[in-house]
Amino acid sequence: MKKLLDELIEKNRHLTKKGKVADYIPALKKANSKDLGICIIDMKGNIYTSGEYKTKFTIQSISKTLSLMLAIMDNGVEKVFSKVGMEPTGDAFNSMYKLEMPDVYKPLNPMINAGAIVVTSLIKGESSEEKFERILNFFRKITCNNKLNLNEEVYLSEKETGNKNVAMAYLLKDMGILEGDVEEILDIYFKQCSIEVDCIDIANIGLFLANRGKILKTGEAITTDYIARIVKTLMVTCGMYDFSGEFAIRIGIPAKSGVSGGIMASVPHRMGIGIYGPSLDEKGNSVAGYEVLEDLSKKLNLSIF
Ligand SMILES: NC(=O)CC[C@H](N)C(=O)O
Repeated sequence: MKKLLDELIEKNRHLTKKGKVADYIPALKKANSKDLGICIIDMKGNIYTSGEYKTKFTIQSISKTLSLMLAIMDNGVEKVFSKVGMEPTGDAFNSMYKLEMPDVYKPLNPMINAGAIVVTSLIKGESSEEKFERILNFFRKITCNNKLNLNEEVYLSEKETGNKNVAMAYLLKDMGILEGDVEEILDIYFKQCSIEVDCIDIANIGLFLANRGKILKTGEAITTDYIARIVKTLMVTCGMYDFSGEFAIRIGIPAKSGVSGGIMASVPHRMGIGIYGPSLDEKGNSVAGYEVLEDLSKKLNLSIF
């Protein structure tokens, strides 16, 4: 396996030149566009790595999978999905377009920013500090990494420049979907996106989902099989933004990407995969990371379809 990963990283590294590092959050510009790394953890707990798998990056949209689990555990499936839908949008992750359409009275799914902001607003806690603490502890548990922490620079950078998310959140408040203090909710959302991880951490998230909501090492059930299934299903239909349909055909693995270049993938009953490559295509997915995953899926026959 190690040899295969080394080969795939070398084969696809030149593709990093094709894309561009995200710059709408200024602190993300600092990433090295040539980086490409991978980690796979199988159901026996074997860890295989290659390339820049140790490089730290912020979790960004991959966090939407974990916050959704926590919000459902706090409120139940019914309450959460009364405020956010289950349907793909076919629009960009930060689009507000459909929120203004007739008959649309809630964000279409939890993997777009509008939906994720609503999900974060549902996470329980006495204060905003406690809410974020709960999120951070939940992420630490699932990644099996107690050292996970906030990247303060990225958080402040997004807080300063995240005007579109601010606009979206106020619109959601006006629609009666978002309850509570908008600025406080956004602050928690920006922090949640700025938790720093590496490929091993996100492979552990994929493994946790592949293992149906249980920590592989300890057997501890953190969430239910049903909730893990909801998340994996939304990853298939909406996880790669408006590229999810083609992704499902070409790769066929539940996956979630983030603008800092991470892709977290979960092959049910088989493995968790974490990929990092900050050079992005026009949809906001890791350009070389995507190709690595496609090659891997073909070589190991990973498509679930
Ligand atoms: N696609 C992403 O990773 C987006 C997350 C980012 N924090 C944002 O809200 O814009």
